Amino acid sequence: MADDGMLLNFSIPDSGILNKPQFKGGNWKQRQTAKKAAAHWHTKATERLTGVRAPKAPLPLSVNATDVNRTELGPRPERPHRSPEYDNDRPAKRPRVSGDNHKKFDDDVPAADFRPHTDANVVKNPAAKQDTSKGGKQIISSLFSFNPTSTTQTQPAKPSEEDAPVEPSNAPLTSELDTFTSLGISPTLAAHLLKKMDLKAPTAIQKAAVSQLIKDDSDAFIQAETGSGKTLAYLLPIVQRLMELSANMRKRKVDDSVSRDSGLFAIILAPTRELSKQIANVLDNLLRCAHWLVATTVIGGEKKKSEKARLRKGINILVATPGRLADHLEHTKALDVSNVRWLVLDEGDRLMELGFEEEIQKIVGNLNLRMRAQKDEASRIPGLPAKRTTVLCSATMKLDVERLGEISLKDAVHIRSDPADRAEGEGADNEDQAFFAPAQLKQSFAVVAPKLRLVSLISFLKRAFARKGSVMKAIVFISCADSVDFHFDILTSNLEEAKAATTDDTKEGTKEGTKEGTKGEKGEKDEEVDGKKPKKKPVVQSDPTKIAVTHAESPSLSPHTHKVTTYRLHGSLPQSLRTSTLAHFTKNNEPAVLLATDVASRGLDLPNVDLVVEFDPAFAREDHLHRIGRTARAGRDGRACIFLMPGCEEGYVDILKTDRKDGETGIHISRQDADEILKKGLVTSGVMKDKSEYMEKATDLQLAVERWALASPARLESARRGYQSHVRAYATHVAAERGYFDIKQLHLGHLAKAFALRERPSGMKVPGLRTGAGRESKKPAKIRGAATGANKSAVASKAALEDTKVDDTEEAAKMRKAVRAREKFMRHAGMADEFNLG
Ligand SMILES: Nc1ncnc2c1ncn2[C@@H]1O[C@H](COP(=O)(O)OP(=O)(O)OP(=O)(O)O)[C@@H](O)[C@H]1O
Repeated sequence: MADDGMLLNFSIPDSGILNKPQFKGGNWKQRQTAKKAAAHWHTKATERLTGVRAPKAPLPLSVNATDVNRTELGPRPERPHRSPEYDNDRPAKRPRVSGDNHKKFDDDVPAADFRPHTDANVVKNPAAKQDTSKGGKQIISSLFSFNPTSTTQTQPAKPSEEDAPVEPSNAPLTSELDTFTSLGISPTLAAHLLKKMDLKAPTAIQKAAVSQLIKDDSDAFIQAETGSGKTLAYLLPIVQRLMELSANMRKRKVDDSVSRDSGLFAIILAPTRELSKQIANVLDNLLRCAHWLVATTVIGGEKKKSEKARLRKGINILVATPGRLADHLEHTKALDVSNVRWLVLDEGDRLMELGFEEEIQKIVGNLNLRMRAQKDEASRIPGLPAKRTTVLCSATMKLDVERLGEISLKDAVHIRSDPADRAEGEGADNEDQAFFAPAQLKQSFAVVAPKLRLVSLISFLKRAFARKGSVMKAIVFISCADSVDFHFDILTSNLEEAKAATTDDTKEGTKEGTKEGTKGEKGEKDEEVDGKKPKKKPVVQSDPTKIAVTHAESPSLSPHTHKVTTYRLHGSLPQSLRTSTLAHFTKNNEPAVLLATDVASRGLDLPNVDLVVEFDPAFAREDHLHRIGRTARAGRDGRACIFLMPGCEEGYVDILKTDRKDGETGIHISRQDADEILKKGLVTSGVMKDKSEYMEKATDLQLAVERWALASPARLESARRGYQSHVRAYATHVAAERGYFDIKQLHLGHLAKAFALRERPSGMKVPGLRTGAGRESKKPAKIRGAATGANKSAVASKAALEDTKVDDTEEAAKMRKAVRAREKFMRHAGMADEFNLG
């Protein structure tokens, strides 16, 4: 105060201490340096004396309004001050962005002209700032500048296309003539279906499959769209025939009836443990009307000892994952397969993709051997078919399945729904028909630039859950486990706190401890769902593979009126957690979102799923169909949206449109843009104060996320893992679709921002990444050795790409080979987990 008063009595002389000094002598560079230093001190001195800050250097032309509004955006690193005089001499130069190397970042340059990108581009971005306050260099770039532009035009949908009511294609049949009894199902079983399972009439595929499999022992291929009731299509005939067998035995007084000791008659194989459990549940419900028949499961991740004990007690129908069944066939003597007359391979194509071919061959060989041995014995159960029926079942059957078919099928009948039973406009009736999604499913795609991905996802979900009842449950598909973990952490954190908080590490650290404690309690509840008490408190999130918390409230998605819970599911979680998480999600009657890898894409029948978001596109089009098929099941409505990046990814929409050969037009997939998603999700009042309001809100959100990540090393590590695994997973798109998902077109620097990272991708080190040991050493020595000086970052980026390519070829080769390759592949630890096999 005293100083201030004194200062008021001074007048600043027109000449004297603050006058510009003259610089003579030396060369031009030395004069320029001296001038610059003097100008700096001159400005500082003026500021100190007047208390008024000198105006900053003019902003580059490309920096937009969001960048100017820094006061609202929180602290930003100091940038070197340049005096107006100095700027007059040498006007602020707009950093070079439109040279050949940087075309992608000019908004008006078509994406087709883009070259491969490296993080180096980000540094040259004029809107990018470098912050060295946290030790390493940080890059804080603007969300809305230098994003690649879309290559396609937004065409407003015709109202008729969007709103026209569409007849569901997978609903139960409505004709009075189509009843379960008319297909050959006994009145007892039909009554059970109606009264206990609320199933009044069969679906089209059930009509076709049940009538065929009840009367005939031929092998069969069942193909029908997702959610059309394929599980019952193969289970009903098996149960019906076993009930008949039992009744015949009673009639002939051979024995009382079929019991658990009579032998194993049917085996159902499924690719994932979750699907096996689900099939077993449907079977249990069905068998309530035939209590003498007993079913059980043998699946990976469960205790073999208790499975053996169950098998010893006697079983009539077995649901299994191939690996575990092959194991039991080898080591469990009590497992007698000589009476097996039905073998079902559910999701046959997936079984092949996962490389179970050799296990399946082993199982089939074992069954054949035992059957042949039995033919010599006169001990065959009277009435039991002499031949075994093998059934393959999938919504998407391709070459792989046919190869699988060669192993186990003979003269198989191709069962599809009768064209007369199909909804109008449903796929053409020819053999090479494309696979299709349920007709009533409303599909859209969102064109979102890499930097905007995270804020767009949050906005999209915020909007979806804004009104209670509009979306009850949603599933978000993400490419790999590490990325699921990262997004789960973000969605279940209080970002408002991060927004308000300073970046003081210690303070944030304390808050973190409290929050994780709360989450830990929720984790305990998770365990209790499974009927087990947790042994100890869940571990703090330092290693995502050990996280016991799989669901928590999502503050950033919950409106004032209700809570939204976020769940996570992937193959790296212990089996008990996977089971309890799905059970909890299924039972939850409140709005909820499940973040999942493809472990949830096949066959899972989760109730009330209204929305599927493919945040990362599937690795193959068939997987896309299975993912979106988690909604719009059995005639119900559903919505699906796939996120695509501007540029080559946009072309993928044309592929998706051909899913269904629906005349010449194909299916309608509406388009949304990031701006629209952000406006709808973030400007909740509905009226924008000014055009850039949504940009400010999105920037606030992004900065909150970045601060949240910076606040603890564990979070940063999780972000880096998520990012790196994401890039590696990106390289595993099937070869036919790699033109749309081209790793070389992926902007690594921009993508890092969507993982809340402020560092260069090339400099990231992630200890314990789930990617298999020795990955780093795969880098060619030449590249490692050459990384010096200015070309270091470019070389490192190239090395990262090379690294990804190594994964890519390895992945592709391993996926194609059978068991030996798969085992090797699994041994690459994280890879199995990362891509969630089994
Ligand atoms: N006849 C029926 N009437 C009404 N609902 C049915 C009928 N049959 C099956 N469903 C219901 O339809 C849903 C989907 O069944 P299911 O899981 O067997 O489909 P799917 O064809 O195997 O799907 P996916 O290809 O995704 O595995 C389930 O909720 C099931 O209860």
